[in-house]
Amino acid sequence: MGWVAHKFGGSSLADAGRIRQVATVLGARDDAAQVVVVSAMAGVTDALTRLVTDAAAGDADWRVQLAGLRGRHVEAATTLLGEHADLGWLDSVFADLADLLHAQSLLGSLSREALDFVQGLGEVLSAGLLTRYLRSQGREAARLDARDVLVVSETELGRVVEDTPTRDRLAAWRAVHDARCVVVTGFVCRAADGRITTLGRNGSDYSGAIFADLFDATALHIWTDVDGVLSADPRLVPEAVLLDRLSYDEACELAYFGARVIHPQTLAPAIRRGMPIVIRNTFNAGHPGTRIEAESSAQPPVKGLTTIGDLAIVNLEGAGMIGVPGTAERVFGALHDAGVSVVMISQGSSEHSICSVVRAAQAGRAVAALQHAFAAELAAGSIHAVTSTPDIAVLAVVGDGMAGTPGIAAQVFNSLARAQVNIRAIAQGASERNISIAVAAGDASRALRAVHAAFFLSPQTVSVGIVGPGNVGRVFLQQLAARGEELRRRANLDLRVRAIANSRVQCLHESGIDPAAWPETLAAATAPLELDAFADHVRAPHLPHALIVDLSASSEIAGHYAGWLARGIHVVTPNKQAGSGDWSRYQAIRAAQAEGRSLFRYEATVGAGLPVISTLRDLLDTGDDILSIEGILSGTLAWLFNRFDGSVPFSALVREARELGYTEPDPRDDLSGMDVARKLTILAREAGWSLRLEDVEVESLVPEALRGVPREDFLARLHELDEALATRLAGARDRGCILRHVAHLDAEGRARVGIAELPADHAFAHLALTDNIIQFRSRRYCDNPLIVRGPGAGPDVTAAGVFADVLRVAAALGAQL
Ligand SMILES: NC(=O)C1=CN([C@@H]2O[C@H](COP(=O)(O)OP(=O)(O)OC[C@H]3O[C@@H](n4cnc5c(N)ncnc54)[C@H](OP(=O)(O)O)[C@@H]3O)[C@@H](O)[C@H]2O)C=CC1
Ligand SMILES: N[C@@H](CC=O)C(=O)O
Repeated sequence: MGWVAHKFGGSSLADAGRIRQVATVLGARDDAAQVVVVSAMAGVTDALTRLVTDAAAGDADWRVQLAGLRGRHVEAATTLLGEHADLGWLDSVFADLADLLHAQSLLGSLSREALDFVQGLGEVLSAGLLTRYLRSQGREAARLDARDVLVVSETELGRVVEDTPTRDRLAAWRAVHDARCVVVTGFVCRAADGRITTLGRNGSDYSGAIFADLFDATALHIWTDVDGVLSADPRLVPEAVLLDRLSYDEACELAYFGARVIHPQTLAPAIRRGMPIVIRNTFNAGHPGTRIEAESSAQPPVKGLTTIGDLAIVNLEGAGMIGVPGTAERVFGALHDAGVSVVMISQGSSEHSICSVVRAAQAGRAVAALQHAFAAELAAGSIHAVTSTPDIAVLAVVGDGMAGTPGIAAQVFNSLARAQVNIRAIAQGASERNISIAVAAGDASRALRAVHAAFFLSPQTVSVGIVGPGNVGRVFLQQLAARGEELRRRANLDLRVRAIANSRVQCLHESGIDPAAWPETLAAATAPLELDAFADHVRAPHLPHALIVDLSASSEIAGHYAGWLARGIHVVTPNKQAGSGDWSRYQAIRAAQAEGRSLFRYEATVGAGLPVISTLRDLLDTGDDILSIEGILSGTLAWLFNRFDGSVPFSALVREARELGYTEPDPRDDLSGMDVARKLTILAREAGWSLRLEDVEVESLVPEALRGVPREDFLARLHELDEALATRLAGARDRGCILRHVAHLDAEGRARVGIAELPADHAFAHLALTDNIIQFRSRRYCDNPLIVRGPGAGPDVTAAGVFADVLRVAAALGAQL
């Protein structure tokens, strides 16, 4: 008869309803004989530990706790077996327990034997409940108390099975029990000297593997409350994916580093026999779960990631170690003698330092042990320091497919660099199955997410903050809403809007604001705009990348770019203030970019969605020299002069341009020529010339009297522009010319912006609507300039220019667009 082993954890046996579900799961699989190992009902082991500790400490409350525990089991039993069921077996367990607790309270001390005995009673009770329930359902089930058969001895590596006495006892038991379903108490066992004891933490899984081995089972199913093993802790990486297969080695590596898989010790009996282990969900029993066996698939090369925290780096450093045999032995000997467990080791081939990662609580002991062991070298100066760095976490990247595959480490380290995670120490064994990386504890979640995304286990998540959902911002958010799902699906990119602010309020959201529903979200916001809090929120430590998209025209906001960039927050903007403003601020932004290794993109500041800055960059990057830049750089002014034929007053056209979203928030920025002067300054600086805004010669269309008045007053008095412009138009026409607003910049530093009278056949005379035209004359393009032309204003094209910049940033961060 073939056996299959099943092990059910405490959450699967938490109450009568769940025990019924366990019986259903077993009933659906009774084509093989079943050895069923059970944990205590959820929380019972902890409750028993508290109970016996309190009793021994003389806490009179233990009787109340005992009654509560009994009540919980009686309730489950009567629900499962009926009001009139015989509960003598349960009464007897609780009567013995009460006697033992009473004795402990009289003695006033807690013996190891008493603790072990009491801690294991939860399994005795749950096995009793399940066996009786199965029998009540007509199943032929026998209860095997592991304390009667399983004999273990204590070793440095934990408790190991004493094979011969265990098999002899089991054979004797099986000789008188012939059931197709054997329910076994997990966790409990007997020491070689006959004492009742337990297998220690995670003991029930270990019991599962031991009894699977003893019954020669073909597989061990570990039933829990999740569908299987995930690629990372879902509390840290909500997008963690379920793994369908893992090798024993992968499972061991993940388990060691704290993943909720199974304890490595648990695997030992299964590995020895090559028995598959399947992690499955009792409450979703149809799901196949995660299968752990000798071989796994090589794809994906990285299966899972885990982090382990509360660590410290202990470093021993000095020239005296170089080439001296036995130094490592002395280091690890000293740590061993001090009882310090080493989580990770790293030593460079220069042998100048040996770095160990240890539990934070043991760091002081480790430093003292090394100082003692190397006291002579420290005194002589051949070792100059033993140091400890607290607040360390280790990220483990695990996968069999990493072995022999070039580029995996590069991808890991690239993704960490892009997420601005500094690496403190690295270790990779020759098995190439695990790359362990020590990082600052505060960076651990970000590191985990960045690497998880880099291997396409989850999307590349960018935490996005939006400042200024005005004309352009509104459309940008619409475009984002329309493309978001496709970007997630096709490019594994999650542009997650987590903050939106206008000039008055801000809305910060942990899991993300729906870009299609932001107006309602922002309308409900009451928190005043506080830019530091805004940036702190966007730069979430658990998300790999942060980006602020500034869609305002505010100089104040631009004043924050340097700080944001230095903190590793990428910035994308159509706002011209930073690129054309104060020179020292501009330089600070450039320096901050380098410092934070962050990206600053502002293509939409010139020509809206047109590729103006990127064209200029391409010319320069390929070694060309710019001689001059000339053109029409204002969509608003292009549109106004294309339309202005005298039939409609100029002021009416300005109002229309404003309604169409072409103008700056204050149209005087366009009419004064300052908007174009800013664009010219941006281009000059991009070309490497240190032009300042005040160096640009600007002709303004705004009469002196309207320059300083509030915006609303200016708009009310727009008609005051009309007469001068009508006169100007008439004069140009008399001379057979047209009016255009033209900008000119050359390598000699001449920069001019203003109205030009051009012959009717001039290239600039044949533009339509908001068309910008930019002519680059360079060493290569000297006879015939390189021309970029197209619509240069309007929310749609500008938002698209901003969006394209956002995607360029995402691509630089590793998104596969
Ligand atoms: N329109 C176009 O064709 C083009 C525009 N641009 C640039 O795009 C940017 C946006 O233009 P547009 O959408 O037309 O402007 P809008 O005036 O329509 O929107 C500006 C937004 O910025 C917000 N804002 C202003 N000041 C601040 C502040 N100090 N702090 C926070 N938020 C602030 C506003 O909030 P509130 O509503 O509370 O005032 C509003 O949400 C400008 O820099 C412009 O130069 C670039 C190329 C083309
Ligand atoms: N107001 C600007 C908008 C783009 O920068 C223009 O009209 O060009």
